[in-house]
Amino acid sequence: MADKIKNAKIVFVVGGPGSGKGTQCEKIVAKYGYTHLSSGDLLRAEVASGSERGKQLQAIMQKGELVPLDTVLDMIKDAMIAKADVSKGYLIDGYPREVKQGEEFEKKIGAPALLLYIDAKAETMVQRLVKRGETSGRADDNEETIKKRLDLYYKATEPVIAYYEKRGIVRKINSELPVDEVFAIVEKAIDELK
Ligand SMILES: Nc1ncnc2c1ncn2[C@@H]1O[C@H](COP(=O)(O)OP(=O)(O)O)[C@@H](O)[C@H]1O
Ligand SMILES: Nc1ncnc2c1ncn2[C@H]1C[C@H](O)[C@@H](COP(=O)(O)OP(=O)(O)O)O1
Ligand SMILES: [Mg+2]
Repeated sequence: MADKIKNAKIVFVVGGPGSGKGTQCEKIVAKYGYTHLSSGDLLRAEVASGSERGKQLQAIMQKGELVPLDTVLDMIKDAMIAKADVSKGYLIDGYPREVKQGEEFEKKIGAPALLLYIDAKAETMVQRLVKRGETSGRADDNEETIKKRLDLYYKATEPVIAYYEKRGIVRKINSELPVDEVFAIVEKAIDELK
């Protein structure tokens, strides 16, 4: 089954919480027809299902911690296989969050062609998340959890960027700019892939 996605174009979208990953992915989907898979969205769907596993995940996410690697990787893999016949490429948003996640993904699924590094200052990310928290209903968009998510980002996820930089597939995107200007930079990176 996993053979079906072996040759698919895979783009990792990495950046801190509130950096604008989801916002840019939406625009990529609209222009390029890629399949957008957000690990956070997949996990929140499991939580919303009310399952026993969802309850355990919710407790972890509320604390701003990472859920077990196998759980999130299985979810992504299943979602990729489900779209294999129609997908022009995959945006993997919010994964890998640590180097080990990247290694396991490549073992079980395949190698990324590009890593979009959505970069914003900590201060900007906090401001955006506090604002998003006014309407998102997300249990983790509160000041206490935001701080933990940021700390974990710098500790666990930033090394992911260095890891893929060595392979020359990282494109750093300045996400401090207005959404459409950020997207103009994103477009260039995606167009290079063709
Ligand atoms: N370039 C930008 N300028 C201003 N606000 C932005 C920008 N990109 C995203 N936002 C806002 O910041 C918040 C977080 O964006 P989101 O795409 O959900 O980030 P992430 O998926 O990385 O957590 C959202 O409320 C979004 O509207
Ligand atoms: N790849 C992954 N590994 C482990 N936990 C993950 C994960 N992706 C998401 N999660 C869990 C922990 C995160 O704090 C939470 C929310 O993730 P998210 O929606 O990707 O956040 P954001 O878009 O604000 O960066 O879900
Ligand atoms: Mg997001």
